[in-house]
Amino acid sequence: MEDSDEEPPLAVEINDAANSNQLTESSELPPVGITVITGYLGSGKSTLINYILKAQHGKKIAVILNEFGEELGVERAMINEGEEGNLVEEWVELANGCICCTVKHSLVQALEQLVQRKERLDHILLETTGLANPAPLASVLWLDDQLESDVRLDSIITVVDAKNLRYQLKPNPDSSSFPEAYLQIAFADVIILNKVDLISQHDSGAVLEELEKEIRDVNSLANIIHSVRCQVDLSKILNCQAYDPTHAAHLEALLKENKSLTTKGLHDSEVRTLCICDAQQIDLDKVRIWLEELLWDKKYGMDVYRCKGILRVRNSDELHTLQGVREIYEIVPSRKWRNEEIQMNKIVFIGRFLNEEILLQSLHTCIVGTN
Ligand SMILES: Nc1nc2c(ncn2[C@@H]2O[C@H](COP(=O)(O)OP(=O)(O)OP(=O)(O)O)[C@@H](O)[C@H]2O)c(=O)[nH]1
Repeated sequence: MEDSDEEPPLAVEINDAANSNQLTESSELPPVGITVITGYLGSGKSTLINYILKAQHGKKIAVILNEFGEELGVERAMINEGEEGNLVEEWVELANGCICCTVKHSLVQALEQLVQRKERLDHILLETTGLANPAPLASVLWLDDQLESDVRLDSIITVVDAKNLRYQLKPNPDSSSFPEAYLQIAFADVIILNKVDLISQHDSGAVLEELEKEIRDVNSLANIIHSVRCQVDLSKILNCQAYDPTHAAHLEALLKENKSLTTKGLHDSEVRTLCICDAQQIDLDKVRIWLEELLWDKKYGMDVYRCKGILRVRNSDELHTLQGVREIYEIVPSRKWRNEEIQMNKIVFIGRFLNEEILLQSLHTCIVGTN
């Protein structure tokens, strides 16, 4: 894609395992993981970053603090110097503009520059201050042709303020805009429910349960972690490999674990999670057509932010995984079905205007033998 492009990137379909394997085969070292950190104003993003930088994990971690949309053309990158814990500042140059066009190229370049430093980094954190919607960033970092080998999206972490979440999810009566907190929750792989110390002690259990339910109604797939001052177990937030198709065990576990997938009480226009299941074999070509109609053409008027699933594909003894972020999706054979397993299709959608009946009916057009 050219620098001057003003249009959002075209939807790209990547449908074979070979493509994703190229990333690691072409370079000797595995790509450096990037964690995108989002969250409402004051939720605790900087607190999390400071905690990660100062913790004694012995890893060399770079942080890019990015004020998307700001006039400034340079951004501060802070890098900790491993065990000594000193922080070093570097500047990476980023063009001004919208992430889906001009910034995209320079962000990719900045990341590659960082990764090519003499001393190898173990991880990169990207704080998206000022960016309400992490989706375009996810698309750039996840399956982008420019980002050939050196970095890969590890996960999106959303920090949520337990005390104020309720207010942040309420529509603003003076504005027709959609509360951005919804989008940040919808696109998260991990949600840190921070500031739990500010919930009154005597009913904190019930309040936290209710908050978790509200989060799960929007996004049933994310892992929710409670915290005070973002002091979390780093093994739960770094190296999650949330977008790695070969990391299917993670996806399968998520699918199994989902308890509250029927959010029937919610209004269609609200962001929610919905799951459809069907045991019949499906035709992969038809599934691609179905998904493209759904995600690209918006044939059924649904606004799908994310989809994840496992598929039972015709003429294959392998479980296939599906991942989608907005218009981009990937279907990859993951592993052989086990003898004791019930083979089935199970797809989770997160988005607005989702209709379970239409999703299920339209999925039926992909079943082997239907026209
Ligand atoms: N009581 C309490 N305060 C917290 C906790 N976590 C963070 N804070 C405080 O909340 C305030 C905001 O935290 P930050 O980490 O700056 O939040 P942020 O999301 O980076 O803020 P912006 O960059 O303004 O969006 C700071 O004063 C923190 O010290 C917590 O768990 N409990």
